[in-house]
Amino acid sequence: MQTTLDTNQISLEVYLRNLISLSLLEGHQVAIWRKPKSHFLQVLIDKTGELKRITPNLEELSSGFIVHPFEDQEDKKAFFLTADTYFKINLQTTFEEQRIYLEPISSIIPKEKSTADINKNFVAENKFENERIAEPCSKTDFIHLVEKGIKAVEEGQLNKIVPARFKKIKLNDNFDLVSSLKSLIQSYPNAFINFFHIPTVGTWIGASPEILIHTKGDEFYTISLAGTQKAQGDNPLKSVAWTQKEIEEQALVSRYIVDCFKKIRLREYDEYGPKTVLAGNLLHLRSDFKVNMTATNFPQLGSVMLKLLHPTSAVCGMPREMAFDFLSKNENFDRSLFAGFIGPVNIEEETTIYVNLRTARLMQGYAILYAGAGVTEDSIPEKEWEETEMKCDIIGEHLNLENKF
Ligand SMILES: C=C(O[C@H]1C=CC=C(C(=O)O)[C@@H]1O)C(=O)O
Repeated sequence: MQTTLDTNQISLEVYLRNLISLSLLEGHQVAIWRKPKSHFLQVLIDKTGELKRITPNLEELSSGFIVHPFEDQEDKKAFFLTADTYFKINLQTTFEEQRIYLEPISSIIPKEKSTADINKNFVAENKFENERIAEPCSKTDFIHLVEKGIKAVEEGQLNKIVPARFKKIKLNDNFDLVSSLKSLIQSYPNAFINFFHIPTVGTWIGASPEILIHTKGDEFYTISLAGTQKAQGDNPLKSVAWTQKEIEEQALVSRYIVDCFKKIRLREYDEYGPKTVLAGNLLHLRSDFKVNMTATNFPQLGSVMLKLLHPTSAVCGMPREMAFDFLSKNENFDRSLFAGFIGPVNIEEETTIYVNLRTARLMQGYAILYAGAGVTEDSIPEKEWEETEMKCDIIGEHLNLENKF
C-alpha cells in the first residue's frame, strides 16, 4: 500500500516516533492499529496509569482497546485500555495538512519533564505475574509434539489440535519500532497491523489475518480461517490447490462456529465460502459468517459469541476443552497474549476483535515470535514445522533482525 509514510514525509514518522517514545516513557498504555484495506492509522492512548481488567461485556464498555491472553483468567477478565486520547492519522495526506487534528506531542508529557530521553530504547522488560518463561523448543521437540497430536487424533481423543512454539530473535541496536510498523503497513494491506504496550504486561507488534468478532449496527460477523500454504506464481489465488487435509482442517473451524450458534439456538445466519485468501505471502481457506442481530433478536451476540468462540479451533483445537488440556500438558511454554484476542471496542460505533496471530512480543534487545499449526490425522510433522517457520517470518522479517539466539 502506497502511503505518505513511504514518500519523503519524514515528519509523520518523526511525529509517531516521538509520540510513542514519550507515551511509553510516561508510563501510558498505547494501542496503534491499521485495519485491513484502510489508509488510517488509529491511535489510542490511555493516560490513567491504571491497569484495568474488565469483563468482556462488549456492549457495555466505553471506547477502548481490549487485550486478552490465550488462557482464560480465573475471573474471566481482559485488559482494557480506555480511549482517553483517540485520533486517526490519514496515511494518504501529508503531515502538515493534518497536524492540527493530531494530538500535540506536548500533551503527552508534563511540561517540567525533559525530552532528552526521547530516543531511548523504550521497550520495557515486562512479563505477566507468574508467567512461565521457557526455552524455545527445538525442531525435534516440536516434531515430537506434532506426532503426539496426530496420535491423539488417531486414537479419537481429539478431532484437531493446534500446537504452537516460539522463538527468540535478537533485535539490532538500531531497532526502530516506527520503521517496523511502516514496513508491516506497506507489506500487508489485508492484515490488522497492530502495536500495543501495557506497562507490566507487555509490548507487542503484529499483523493478524483473523477476525474473531466484528459488530457494527445490527451486523455481526466472524470467520473461520485455516489451512496454510505459501503463495506461489503470478496469480496464487487462482492457481492454488488444497489437499483433503487442509479442506478438512478448515471445515472443522467452520463446524466449531456453527456449533457455537447451535448452543445459543441461533439458526439464521449466512455462511459464505470457503474461499482462498492471501495473508502476507501465505494462503488460507476462509469462510464468512454473518448474522443480523436485530432480526434474530440477539443484541448482545458480540459478547455471547466472544465467550463461546475463544479460543477457536484455529488456535486451540476440537473439542475445545480436551484440546486445551492437551496443550497445557504438552506445550512447554506459556502462550501469554499469543492466540489471545485484541482490538478496538466501541470506536466509531464499531467493535472489531482479532485473534492475536502473526505477532511478536518486544523485549529489551530481543523479540519473541510465536506460531502454531493446525494438526489433523493427515498432518506431516516436518511440514507443520515449516509452516510455523513461515508464520514467524511474516513478522520477523520486519523487525530489523540480526542473528537468532
Ligand atoms: C495458529 C496460527 O494460524 C491459524 C490461522 C490460520 C491458519 C492456521 C493453520 O493453517 O494452521 C492456524 O489455524 C498462527 O498463525 O500461529
